[in-house]
Amino acid sequence: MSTSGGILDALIGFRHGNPFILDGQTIIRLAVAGVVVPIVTLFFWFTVSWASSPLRKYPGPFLAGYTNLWRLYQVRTGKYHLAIQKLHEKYGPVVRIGPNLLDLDYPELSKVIYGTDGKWRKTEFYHNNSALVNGKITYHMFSTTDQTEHAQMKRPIVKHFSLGSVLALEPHYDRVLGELIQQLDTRFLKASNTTCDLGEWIAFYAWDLITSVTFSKSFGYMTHGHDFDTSISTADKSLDYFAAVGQIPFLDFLLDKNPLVRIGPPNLSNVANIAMTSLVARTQGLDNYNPAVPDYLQHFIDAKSTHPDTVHDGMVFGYLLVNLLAGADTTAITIRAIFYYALKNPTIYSRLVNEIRSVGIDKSNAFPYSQARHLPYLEAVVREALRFHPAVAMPLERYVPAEGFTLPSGDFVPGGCAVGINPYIGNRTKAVWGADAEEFKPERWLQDVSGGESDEEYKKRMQKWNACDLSFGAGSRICLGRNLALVETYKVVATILNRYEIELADREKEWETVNSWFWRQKGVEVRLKARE
Ligand code: HEM
Repeated sequence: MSTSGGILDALIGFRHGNPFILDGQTIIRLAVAGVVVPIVTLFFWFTVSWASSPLRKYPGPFLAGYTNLWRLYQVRTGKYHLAIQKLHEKYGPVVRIGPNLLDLDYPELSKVIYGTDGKWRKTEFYHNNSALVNGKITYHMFSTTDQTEHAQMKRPIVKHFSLGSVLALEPHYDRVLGELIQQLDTRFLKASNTTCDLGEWIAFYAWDLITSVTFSKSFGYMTHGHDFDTSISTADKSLDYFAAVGQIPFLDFLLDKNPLVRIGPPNLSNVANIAMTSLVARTQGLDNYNPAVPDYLQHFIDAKSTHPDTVHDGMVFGYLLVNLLAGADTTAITIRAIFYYALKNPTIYSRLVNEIRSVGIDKSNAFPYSQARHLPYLEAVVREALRFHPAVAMPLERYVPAEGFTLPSGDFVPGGCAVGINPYIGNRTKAVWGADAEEFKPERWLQDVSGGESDEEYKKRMQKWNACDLSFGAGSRICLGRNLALVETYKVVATILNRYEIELADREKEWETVNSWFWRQKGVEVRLKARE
């Protein structure tokens, strides 16, 4: 009897006179048909795609050439960047990490791959960062891969992220910094023996700050002293989903966008609700908005009038969500890295503190950005933290344009293949950053006067490094919020170090990190003392 005959028999069960009872042999046949056949077909399909792929000649783990499951697994370990770094040490600057994806350790190619012409399109990796609205998948500015749609979304609001516009929001920053100081004083100075999880407080500060500049009111994490509405932990889980499912984009249609039953990721409904409630309250004039100090909600609403053809309520909502989800954790990661590495290294810590204290700002006040911005060592520490611990530590995937591309090695990559530079990998390339690239060393960002570096040489080195540093991405899809983040970072580091003496509760203890697109950290436990 043929297999198909067996299946038919099994389905209608006539051999037993009972349509619902299957014998052992039939079950085996069903298993063969239902499990083995698809596996063999998939294996055959993978082998044909592997053998015919134009990327076949590039080195990498054998399994990665077959299936994206390899990189999905690496992402789930939380140590993805380390696995890829090892592969580059073994194979050189080009490693095949997926059937159609090359990871490149050529930071000098940033200007080409991440150009301003938008010819290198984002891949579908980004697509699951989207929502179903009235049954239609809608993307926002970060996740759209369509460059025309992206330009339409960006044009109406980009000017509000310039440094000048961000500085108009400084009163919001100062208010949130005032609350941070007050909470740290009350909770950790007065109760003198209590250690402070500074890493956690930086997250509370960053979330309260982004909600303040967006809605003119904090969510209230600092007031509560914990993640009271679980938005922070839910955002982490939703990034775990984004990073993993992005490796095999069609999984999103089985999970989050499943038309029958939605399986994941964790719902961001509390963040979405707050965005929606605030939007409605503002349009009805029910919140306490003070037009003298603008905020992003108002800028986004105004964009509907200035760009009525492109900006609608759904887009305003998308702008708000991106502000919250891209703006808080990234900045917290950077600030945490600054404190951790400075506190681990007494020489860096005292040089930084001395520079900040020398300005003579009253320690009860928030540090003005205009003063903090002109402290060269603070700038060096900020830049080194961004280089050494980039908030995004996975490849920024792009499609090679139709005409293809020749790598510095002379190898050709045809159009339609995907490539990416991972900021973690590119920011530690010894050929660019020097033999000590694996050290946290802020001095590298200063002019090496004692080593005889001339003004001209220093300028050239900085130009090269600026072009290679991918911490904020580059080109047409460069981070929109970088000015917002830098003002926040300079101000909080200067304010805190101006006011407190800080030491790690346990100098030997290492923090824990997890890489899930955002490379987040846990555990910067400190003791705080008021400065005399
Ligand atoms: C230190 C803090 C931050 C870091 C390190 C950072 C890093 C990045 C990186 C690497 C990208 C490029 C992603 C890619 O090309 O795949 C990006 C994009 C983006 N970031 Fe940030 N970010 C930070 C803060 C912020 C803030 C505060 C906001 C907004 C409030 C923001 C909003 C965005 C948006 C909207 C994009 C997408 C831009 C586009 O595609 O046009 N980021 N960010």
